Amino acid sequence: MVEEAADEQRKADTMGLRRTRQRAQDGQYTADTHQASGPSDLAVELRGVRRQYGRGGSVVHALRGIDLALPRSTFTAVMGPSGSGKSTFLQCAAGLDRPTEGSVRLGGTEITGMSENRLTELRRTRLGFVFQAFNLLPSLTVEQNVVLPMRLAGQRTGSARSRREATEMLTRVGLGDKGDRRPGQLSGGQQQRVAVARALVTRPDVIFADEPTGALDTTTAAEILALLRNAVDSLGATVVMVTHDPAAAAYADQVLFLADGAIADSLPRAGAAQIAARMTALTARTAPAHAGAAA
Ligand SMILES: Nc1ncnc2c1ncn2[C@@H]1O[C@H](COP(=O)(O)OP(=O)(O)OP(=O)(O)O)[C@@H](O)[C@H]1O
Repeated sequence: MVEEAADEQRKADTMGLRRTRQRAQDGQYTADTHQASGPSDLAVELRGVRRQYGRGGSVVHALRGIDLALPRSTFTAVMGPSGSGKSTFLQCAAGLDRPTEGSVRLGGTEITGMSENRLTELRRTRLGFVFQAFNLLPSLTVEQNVVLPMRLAGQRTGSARSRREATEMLTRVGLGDKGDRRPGQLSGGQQQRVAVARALVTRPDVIFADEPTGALDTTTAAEILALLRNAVDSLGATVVMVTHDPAAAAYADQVLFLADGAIADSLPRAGAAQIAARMTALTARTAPAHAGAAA
């Protein structure tokens, strides 16, 4: 049962990160990496990360050399035009894909070259994921969904401690009284709250969020973003979030803008209008020449 759930969860996580994001974004970004006082302060560190697909004439350079150091307890948004490398970045940073070159460290642990088994264990115990499609297991109750990462990490599901921590996280996201429900009995916003509680419950080194508000209305989206912001501010969580929505990125401490597989720009904490303006400028700079000619 645990292994089945583990397999199902792993598939769901991988699918979530490989989801087809709406290819309708425009924008431009600024990027500015925080300075940390030492390696142990870093939750995420990428050095010279390149990822190419294919070979020879048909090679695609999805990431062209990403250098990044994100301190713990920070909230980073990643934006960029369609095809700029956001999904590839998230997959490489979260250990779901292997860079062609370069190194990735998570919570001070070098994951480059790690075996699949160790990577899986690291993802279960030290990373949290929040996806656009929630990715909850429909056959489990809300509480069981939240407990699952602890169970997969080896803790006994029924243990009083696991249940207490799950209840604490559900209360934190405003669903303390919904532990016995099934995901299908909750609204989309409530399901995403469960996903946030599940991502937080193991107190991971990093939470990777991929368009976490893409399926939600504006008000519900704001509530989810406030939860993520609060997790950073009050629990010391580290969040890396891919989004196409400048209003979502405005919750972050910094916005990194990808273009053509590289960090083209960054912006320290900014309002949605300023972020949208950067995206627009970036898109104008990187748009194919024929797009302008056709306009
Ligand atoms: N499996 C693959 N094989 C070949 N090329 C790929 C593969 N995955 C991604 N690419 C290419 O790598 C580049 C970056 O893709 P990626 O999906 O990371 O961009 P993205 O910014 O997430 O795009 P979107 O916002 O449209 O989802 C694109 O040119 C894409 O076509």
